[in-house]
Amino acid sequence: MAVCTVYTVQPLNSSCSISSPTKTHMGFTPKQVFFYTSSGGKKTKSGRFRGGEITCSGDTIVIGLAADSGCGKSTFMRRLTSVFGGAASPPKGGNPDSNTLISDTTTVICLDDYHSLDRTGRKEKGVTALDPRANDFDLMYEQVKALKDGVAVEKPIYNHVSGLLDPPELIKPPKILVIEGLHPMYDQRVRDLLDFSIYLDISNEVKFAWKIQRDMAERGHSLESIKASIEARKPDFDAYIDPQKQYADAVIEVLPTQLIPDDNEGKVLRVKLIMKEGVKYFNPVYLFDEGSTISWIPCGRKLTCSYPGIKFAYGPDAYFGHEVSVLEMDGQFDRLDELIYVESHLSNISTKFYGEITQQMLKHADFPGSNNGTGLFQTIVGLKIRDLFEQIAANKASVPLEATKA
Ligand SMILES: Nc1ncnc2c1ncn2[C@@H]1O[C@H](COP(=O)(O)OP(=O)(O)OP(=O)(O)O)[C@@H](O)[C@H]1O
Ligand SMILES: O=C(CO)[C@H](O)[C@H](O)COP(=O)(O)O
Repeated sequence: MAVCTVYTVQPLNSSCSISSPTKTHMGFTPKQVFFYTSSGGKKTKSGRFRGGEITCSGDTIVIGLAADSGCGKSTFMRRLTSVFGGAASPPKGGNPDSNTLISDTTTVICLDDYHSLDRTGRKEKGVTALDPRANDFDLMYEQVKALKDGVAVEKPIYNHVSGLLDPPELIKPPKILVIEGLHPMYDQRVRDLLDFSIYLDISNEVKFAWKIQRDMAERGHSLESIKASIEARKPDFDAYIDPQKQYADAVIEVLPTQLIPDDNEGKVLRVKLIMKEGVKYFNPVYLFDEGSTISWIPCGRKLTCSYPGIKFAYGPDAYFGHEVSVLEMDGQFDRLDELIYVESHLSNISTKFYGEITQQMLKHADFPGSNNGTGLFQTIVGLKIRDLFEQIAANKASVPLEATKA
């Protein structure tokens, strides 16, 4: 049997349970002591505690956000962290090229940091960053699990400027850990750690329009090089990234509008929020009447709409064999303050006060997608994640109380 040693004392963000009544250790209550057994140089988090088995689990909830590069993950993250308040910034005094964003409640880590091959390595082996062979899923699993269990980790950094793997940075367990990137749901072990998962599903036409807007207008790339880069990624995207959407609890699907016949500009968007039924702590949003099939054109006296207008739809559906509810918005808002009219017809939105969605959207009116369903649904998913976090926290807090009562 392995010898147990007290490795660290961590009074915060951990809850430990002991299989049989036992004494406290050095004045610390069981909740304050982490035990580790040493096996093969790895530390595991269960051991003997003065005659009783002790197991610990952290209070960190883990959210997975999957999407291809340039599909709006950063924008979504900014909306999400804003729902919790406080600004998000990279670890203080750390690597200026860190991909991590830390705020009071959330830590967002980018899964590009688990690239096992750097830019040169990928080139030599002829693999893309989307290929699982270019990523270290064992380390990803170990570190996400450790953070979920309340243990800090030294996470590698993939430097997007140099294309190299930089020395690691310390990540402490936050209240909410978001793992965003290409593969949060690819490896089943990592997937099983997720309390909630989201997939941003951007159709090829829209992805192309956004890429042109960013890489051509803002980064000076040529149209040909953008087309070539999308084409080069496509086989691996189809093989390894896209299939993850079947596991997501919520999918935001972005398509060209149906309001303009044969539109190929990609400016007006049709956006669907696909919400899985039966997910613990998550009640899908609905329009007017839960479970009914609704089509709604809100334009008129209370909502100003210029061409081509706005159309909402809601109803039950099936998605990869799962029962889902789908909320859809096609078109764009002329006046964001009038969004309150739409908000007041939505239910299960997990707001804390009347108009919170409209307030969030107005606060970030300059973010991409603020005038359409992408911004609206990202904001709603942010509020649902806050609600999920609060429910899980309340549930955990009530367990010792129940035990005391018994
Ligand atoms: N909802 C949106 N509406 C219109 N354009 C958008 C939207 N979301 C993102 N974009 C466009 O896509 C670009 C990339 O967005 P963002 O940085 O959020 O994506 P990302 O997935 O984090 O990208 P990367 O992984 O490459 O850093 C933006 O600069 C913008 O041009
Ligand atoms: O798909 C990506 C995720 O964002 C990047 O292409 C991947 O991380 C490689 O990065 P870079 O192009 O900076 O070497």
